[in-house]
Amino acid sequence: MYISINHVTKNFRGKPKALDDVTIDLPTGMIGLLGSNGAGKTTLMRMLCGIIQPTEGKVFIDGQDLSASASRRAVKGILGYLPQHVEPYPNLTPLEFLDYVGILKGIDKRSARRSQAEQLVARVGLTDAKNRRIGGFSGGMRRRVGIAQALMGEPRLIIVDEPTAGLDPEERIRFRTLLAGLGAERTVILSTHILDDVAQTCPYIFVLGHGRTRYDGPTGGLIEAARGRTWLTDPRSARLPEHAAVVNALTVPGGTQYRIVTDTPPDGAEPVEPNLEDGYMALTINKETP
Ligand SMILES: Nc1ncnc2c1ncn2[C@@H]1O[C@H](COP(=O)(O)OP(=O)(O)OP(=O)(O)O)[C@@H](O)[C@H]1O
Repeated sequence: MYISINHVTKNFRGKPKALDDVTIDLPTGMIGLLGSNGAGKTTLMRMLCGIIQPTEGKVFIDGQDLSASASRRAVKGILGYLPQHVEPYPNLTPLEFLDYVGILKGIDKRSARRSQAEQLVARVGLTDAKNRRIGGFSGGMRRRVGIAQALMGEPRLIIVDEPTAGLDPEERIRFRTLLAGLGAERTVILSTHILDDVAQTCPYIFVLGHGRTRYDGPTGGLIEAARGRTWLTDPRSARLPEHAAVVNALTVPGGTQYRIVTDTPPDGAEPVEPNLEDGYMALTINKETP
């Protein structure tokens, strides 16, 4: 799977550019798509799905230029999309819903739809609930039905928009493990605000900020961007430097200890090993942001 995004810009009337001259080649495997609210992540994912088109620039998937409608149709055949807000029909069971999705995806043979649906409910851990109505499911179970529908038709490209938001920790870990298992054989683009999910599953990251590329490369590279710039402050000192990004704060005996990313640490601060949160925050103190 080869995805190439070339100088893509997207304008929505009366708004700042949702995407502003984005160029990137995405590798096969599990890719984390990060960025603050309104950064352009959903716009980019909808573009990759062929739902919306760039104002300028081009998107290629496996060499197919998505500006041609024939290419968009071809790509739909290899695509599974789990949008941010998807509510599977509450009156259907998972098997009935997957059968319906299979029809929409053009799987004509009933027996083929049935066997794929059975395999997928097992894969997402819903075998015991496969004949129960979705309306009675928990949020996590509904998300699992959502990912199962995205996997109908055995897509090679899977795009998921904030799939773990609102899930309890157990269900979140289960869900991201499921996604990581898929990324071994396919390209999975995971958009999320939960950096830990990305740190645990995505070897490659793409970060958007105000519609522009902020980082594009291995996850380890973003962590390295915070090396030598991540500090724990002395709890006795109240002063924080002006250009510090605060990653977290902990109340400890004697005051508050801040974890900060900065090039100018305050007196008494101790350097610490950076993680992905620190790397992400390091981008915010690089001052090229508009
Ligand atoms: N259909 C649309 N019509 C008008 N403006 C839009 C439309 N879709 C997105 N936008 C605008 O484009 C910008 C980027 O939005 P987008 O939803 O892509 O961001 P995002 O990174 O997915 O944000 P979030 O993390 O909040 O989901 C925002 O300013 C948004 O208001």
